[in-house]
Amino acid sequence: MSANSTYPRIAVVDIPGKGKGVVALEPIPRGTRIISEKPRIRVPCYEDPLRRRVPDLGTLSESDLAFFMSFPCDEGLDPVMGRLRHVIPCAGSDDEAFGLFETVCRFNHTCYSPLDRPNALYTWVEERKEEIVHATEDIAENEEITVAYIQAKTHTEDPKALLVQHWGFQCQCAGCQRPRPERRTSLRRIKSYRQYSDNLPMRMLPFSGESPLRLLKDIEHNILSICAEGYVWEIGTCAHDAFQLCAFHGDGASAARWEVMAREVHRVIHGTDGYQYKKSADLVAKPSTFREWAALGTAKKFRGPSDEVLVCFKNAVMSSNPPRCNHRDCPKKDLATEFKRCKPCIDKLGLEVNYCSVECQTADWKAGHKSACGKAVKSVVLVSPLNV
Ligand SMILES: C[S@@+](CC[C@H](N)C(=O)[O-])C[C@H]1O[C@@H](n2cnc3c(N)ncnc32)[C@H](O)[C@@H]1O
Repeated sequence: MSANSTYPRIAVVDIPGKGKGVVALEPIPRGTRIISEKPRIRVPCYEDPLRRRVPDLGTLSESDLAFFMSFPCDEGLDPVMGRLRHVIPCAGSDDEAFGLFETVCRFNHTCYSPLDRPNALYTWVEERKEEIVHATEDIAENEEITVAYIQAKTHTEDPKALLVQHWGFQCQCAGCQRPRPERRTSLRRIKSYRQYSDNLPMRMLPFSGESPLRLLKDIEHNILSICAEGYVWEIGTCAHDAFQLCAFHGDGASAARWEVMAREVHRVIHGTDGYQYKKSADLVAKPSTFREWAALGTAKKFRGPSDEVLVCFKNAVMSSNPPRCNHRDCPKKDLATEFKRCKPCIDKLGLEVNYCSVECQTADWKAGHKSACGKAVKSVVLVSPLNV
């Protein structure tokens, strides 16, 4: 099933232990738009989400009512409020509104963690009044497509309890099954990211007394942490923070290198037709068009992302998972299951460059890997879309 034939084929099916869920009926590469959908029922609400207005069920058509009632409702819950837990925010221009979507509301949840993460991400597109869902991983045929109900910004001390409280289920994802000390490490990283993003606007101000180089170091540290936790959207926001810092000081070369990362995140999660990607691409091409360009003078020279950040970024946002053969014309394409890694790339760069056969490795070597193999990430960047 697909709302539009240009999108990959997906289906809403029964998923054991989760009610319904969405699966891919064909392989879906990372970055692909999976669906773009308008809400079938809109539920306006006021500032306080707990004071949600309940849709007037009397005004719903018979088929919309049947659609509403098809969502699961835990025993003991009010039949309307119990189903309203499945709505998704659609920040409209009028009252902030929630929507019940035919397909988008059927995506189940996976937590972000170093062990597992959702393979898709949804975003509300105000101009089209639609929710879009993009693959943030390569998704295999028949694989379930999941999103995260909790983002780094909405993360709590006890995300498992939040899922029980708000969505009524015990999360069984690999991240939630980890021993407590590992979960605490994740919590520490996420808290530190939240603290960083809350304080950044103040720290950027000229009279904050902050050293901009120290700030840049903190941004790098945060990118590494959130990459380790599997987040995608947040990497783009941090990279754009670094862009702003460099641009405030009129360092266009460093600014552009950071913004390339933000642009690539937008490419994956919003697509190249989204305003986010276009805006980012314009800033990469001409950082001086930033509205506060050189507002803090032009004395400072910064630096672009370190090799460590680029490797983590590439693994988190651009490399394929599950692994694929690195040879572009691999005859097995998505079918290969066993791989050997290129040793210099993994040893020197921590980069997984996989080959399904000696033949593919040799062909890829001749096709250009020779010049990038095990070298500083810059050479990898040169052959990837990260190139400015
Ligand atoms: C937005 S709906 C997703 C579609 C839903 N499974 C259905 O049957 O319509 C959210 C509900 O799905 C179920 N769910 C989502 N993710 C789950 C998970 N990882 N494990 C178990 N149940 C899950 C919970 O009942 C949750 O309240």
